[in-house]
Amino acid sequence: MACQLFSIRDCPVILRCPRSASIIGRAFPFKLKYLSFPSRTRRLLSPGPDSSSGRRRTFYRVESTSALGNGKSVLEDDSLLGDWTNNRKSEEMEQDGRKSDRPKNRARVRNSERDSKASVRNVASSKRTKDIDSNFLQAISNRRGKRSLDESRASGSKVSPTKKRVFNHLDEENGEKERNISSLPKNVAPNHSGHVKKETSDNVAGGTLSSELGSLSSVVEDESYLSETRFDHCLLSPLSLKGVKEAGYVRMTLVQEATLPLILEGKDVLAKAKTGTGKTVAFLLPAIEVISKLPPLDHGKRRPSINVLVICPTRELALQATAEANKLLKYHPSIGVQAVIGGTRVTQEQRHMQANPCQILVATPGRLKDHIENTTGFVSRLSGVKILVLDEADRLLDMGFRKDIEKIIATVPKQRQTLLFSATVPNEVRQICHIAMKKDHKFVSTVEEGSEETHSQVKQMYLIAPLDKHFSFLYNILQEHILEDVDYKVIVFCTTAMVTKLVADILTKLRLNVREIHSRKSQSSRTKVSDEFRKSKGLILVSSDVSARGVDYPDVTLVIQVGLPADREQYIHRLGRTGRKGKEGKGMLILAPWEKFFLTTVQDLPITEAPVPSVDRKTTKEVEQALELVDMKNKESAYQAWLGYYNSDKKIGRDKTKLVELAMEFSESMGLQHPPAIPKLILRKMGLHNVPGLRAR
Ligand SMILES: Nc1ncnc2c1ncn2[C@@H]1O[C@H](COP(=O)(O)OP(=O)(O)OP(=O)(O)O)[C@@H](O)[C@H]1O
Repeated sequence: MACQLFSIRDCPVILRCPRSASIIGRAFPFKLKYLSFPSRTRRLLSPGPDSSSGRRRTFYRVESTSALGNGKSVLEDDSLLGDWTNNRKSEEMEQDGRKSDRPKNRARVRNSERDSKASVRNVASSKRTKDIDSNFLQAISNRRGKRSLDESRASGSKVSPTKKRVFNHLDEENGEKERNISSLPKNVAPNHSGHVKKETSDNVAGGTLSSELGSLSSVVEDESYLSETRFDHCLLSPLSLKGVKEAGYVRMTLVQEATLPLILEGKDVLAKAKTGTGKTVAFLLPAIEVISKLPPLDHGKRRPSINVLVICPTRELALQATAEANKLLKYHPSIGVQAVIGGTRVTQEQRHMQANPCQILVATPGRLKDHIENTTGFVSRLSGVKILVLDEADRLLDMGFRKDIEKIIATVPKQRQTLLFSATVPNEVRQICHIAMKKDHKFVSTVEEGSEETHSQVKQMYLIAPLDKHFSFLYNILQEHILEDVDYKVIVFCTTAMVTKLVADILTKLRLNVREIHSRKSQSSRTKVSDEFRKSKGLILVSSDVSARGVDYPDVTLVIQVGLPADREQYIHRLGRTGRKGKEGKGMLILAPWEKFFLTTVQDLPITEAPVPSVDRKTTKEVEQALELVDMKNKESAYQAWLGYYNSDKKIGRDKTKLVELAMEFSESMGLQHPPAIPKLILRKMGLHNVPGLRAR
């Protein structure tokens, strides 16, 4: 498969990657009672190696990705790039009569060898600066707040960027995976190499996790997710430009810069870019451009065509993409966007689609299928689709959604453009993306080869503790974090909807400011909570995986994941709710000792072990009392859901006897002496009837 790296100078439309910029990180802790983590990082961009030109150099990867591996790289041809920019430029001049110089395009092809050398250099330099970091942090460990940051900057201390590293019954449209199950690992301790440190008696001595993670500053932002290309240099239609400006976007993000020319050229694109780096605008903006150039064929037609179909795996994400489209469409009065999602009234959606312009339809797969099967004239409207977008493509193409997606793909025209976007593109997705895309599609990645898929400004830690300690440790971490950051905004991810409910209940009883969101909530409650959390500070959102992907809550300070994430990708997406748009963030993964095997899947990520927190007697007592106050029904439901979730895990669900023992631990962690009884039918469905230790009813 052809793979090229490009360095493109003096080109107003092509993406830049951060490697070329020399980046100076500044770490800053608000509170470092216990530790030595760089808690705050500032990365300053400066001209890269070709600074003589005063421009940063751009590197990115475009692979010609024939599914059969025999395609050709698109941008190998400078002239193609030049043609695109020149065409766009003349179009713009025609549209608004502005004078414009013909852009100079000089593209230089770099090979992947150079890229990987650069990655190695990054890692090496990150290692060198580690010591400097801890000295620096030690020196300012007693200072807090912005004052400390200012002082540290004033002192001229140079610190590196935070160390660089990184059943299937699907409850559809809620992003939660209820999983089938399997083997309890004989030896749960992974062979930690790379960044995942082994647990030792030395490094797990008591400490305060929040301090370990450090504090954040809302003023610290890393701009390396942005390119140097301004939207107003990009020859977009004047109406789109007005919308972009009003949305507050000035420069394109890397993924926007990389994909815009390809999409406008009509290519199918599979794009991978880190979380929170503007993928939604990356597909919406060119889609709007395409629609705005379509002839107004549909005027007066009873059922006008849908031209762009965007599919999202969760309702929240679909609503968010719709809101983003509305922002961009502000000055395109004749183009309309609508969402069709589960949990709302189908008839209302039908009326809405009939009465209002709907060239862009954003949908969750189940509801879309419903409209395909039951809404009169809907299929004929879909025959106008020019662009199909799969947001969170890897999720949509996995087994849970695959059938629905295949049906939808069969309904839209073959002659269309397809765009697949995600922060994670596992190899399997590369293998199967031909289901949706043309063979000669382009693969664009703004994640440097050899670098992590997570953000370096997000501090990642894991904590291994027995289940009966999880609630008190969670409470402890939250208390510490709240004390340190008045603007705290935390998401606590739990394994299932009912476990989410339980954890939210416990934390509420502990008088923390908590909201819960999961599939068992009504859609109106989900939307209300989601909107509130988006706007708020000083709030904890306890969530199932409905919030794991794509949801853009600004300024999340900490993401805590309790229990085994569904997979590596889900870990990355959940973590990606913090550290968005270059902001700093922190992540904590809490696992039981028998869940430790998960760490092998993320050993290439910069995740380090946290010390076991020292929880005092008072905290333990408070948690016990809170547990006593939680409704027994919620505990029963959580127990059953917990059992179902781990039963579906390939490793843990394999040994049913051991699984039931672990479920007993979970039941005890809720303060129960006996595990709750489970309906016989459900036990049978889970393949757990007659397993000793379970109570049937
Ligand atoms: N060019 C831009 N300049 C500044 N902000 C931008 C730009 N483009 C998008 N944004 C903002 O960046 C934030 C993140 O965008 P978005 O949610 O699309 O990220 P994403 O890459 O899709 O993340 P995820 O992988 O989690 O889905 C949003 O608040 C969006 O409004």
